[in-house]
Amino acid sequence: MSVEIFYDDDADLSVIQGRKVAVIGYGSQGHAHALSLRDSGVDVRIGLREGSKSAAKAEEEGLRVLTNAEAAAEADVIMILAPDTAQRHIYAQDIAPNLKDGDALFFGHGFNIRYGLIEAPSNVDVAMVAPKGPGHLVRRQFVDGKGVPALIAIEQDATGNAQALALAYAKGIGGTRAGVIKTTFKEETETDLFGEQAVLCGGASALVQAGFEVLTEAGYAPEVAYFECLHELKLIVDLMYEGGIARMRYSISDTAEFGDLTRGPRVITPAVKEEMRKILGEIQDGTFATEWVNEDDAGRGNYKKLQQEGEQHPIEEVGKKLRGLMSWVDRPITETA
Ligand SMILES: NC(=O)C1=CN([C@@H]2O[C@H](COP(=O)(O)OP(=O)(O)OC[C@H]3O[C@@H](n4cnc5c(N)ncnc54)[C@H](OP(=O)(O)O)[C@@H]3O)[C@@H](O)[C@H]2O)C=CC1
Ligand SMILES: CC[C@](O)(C(C)=O)C(=O)O
Ligand SMILES: [Mg+2]
Ligand SMILES: [Mg+2]
Repeated sequence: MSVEIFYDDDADLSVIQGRKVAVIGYGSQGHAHALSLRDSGVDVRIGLREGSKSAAKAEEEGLRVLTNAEAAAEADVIMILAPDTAQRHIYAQDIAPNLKDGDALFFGHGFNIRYGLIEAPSNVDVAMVAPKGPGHLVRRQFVDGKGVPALIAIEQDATGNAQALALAYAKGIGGTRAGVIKTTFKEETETDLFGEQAVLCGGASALVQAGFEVLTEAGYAPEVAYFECLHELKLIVDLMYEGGIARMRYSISDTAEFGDLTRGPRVITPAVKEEMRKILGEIQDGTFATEWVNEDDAGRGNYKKLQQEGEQHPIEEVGKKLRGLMSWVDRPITETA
């Protein structure tokens, strides 16, 4: 099955320049979309809850901040970029009462639509523009004249114009510079959750921590273990990013490559792959979504406990010390939002 990929020439920026866009939320993705759309000549306003601590940051950038309801009422394209667990409440309270015929409801991730937490009326477009990267890099790449690849999906095409609008929006945030793939809300949601849980965030963090623990428990210096298991990972992944696993293997020593080929499969065993399949199953049958929504409703006790344990892992302390000596590495995440 081949996918459709769109680039700059396939998208008409004037389609989104002719609309009034509300970006709800000004966090990782929200600030990136809002600032890049504004720089692309789009009429943008920010929707935030009363007393929001993000309001000052958006206003510092010259953006107009309204309440969620005011922004939704004023705009005809409403992009919801608040946390996934907050979206259904924002939608019910502030957006649904302000939706007009022909409006467009946009998402940066399909969670709420895929799991039926938001059900939009049939007279509005429902679409997704989902960058395949963290918001701060989406903005940084845009400013550097580059882009982060993105997925678009159309759940509901009330106007017949939803795809052109989604592509124009993706162009406005730099997505079509890198390539935009058309998918569905189902595919985006399930693959995104799987990727972040099993490979990109969950898998990689657990792999790094386990490697660090094995080395330090065996008596090696935490500083050496940090460089080996975390710092150098970026350099290795950069080579994969540039030219795939083959390019990385070309660049490393043959000793490393022989160890990679013979030992890698002993770390990622068939049992690990089986666990990955279970994780995918929990995403597909809604078990993960229910667990996450319930965790949020219950005040996030377990989430906060696990978060704290992660922050207290010994690799964080040694990493903080070492990154403090490498001024070019320690970029504060608050640099733009
Ligand atoms: N993080 C990422 O890079 C990626 C995220 N996505 C998706 O993008 C969406 C946004 O995620 P992300 O950028 O991480 O979100 P963040 O957690 O960074 O969003 C925080 C922002 O949302 C605001 N917010 C929180 N609650 C509300 C509310 N009730 N009403 C209005 N604003 C609110 C916060 O304001 P306040 O100051 O008031 O707390 C803050 O401005 C999600 O669907 C996510 O899955 C997709 C791709 C990557
Ligand atoms: C990998 C995590 C992510 O899916 C992302 C940055 O794309 C997210 O939800 O933040
Ligand atoms: Mg993602
Ligand atoms: Mg995600």
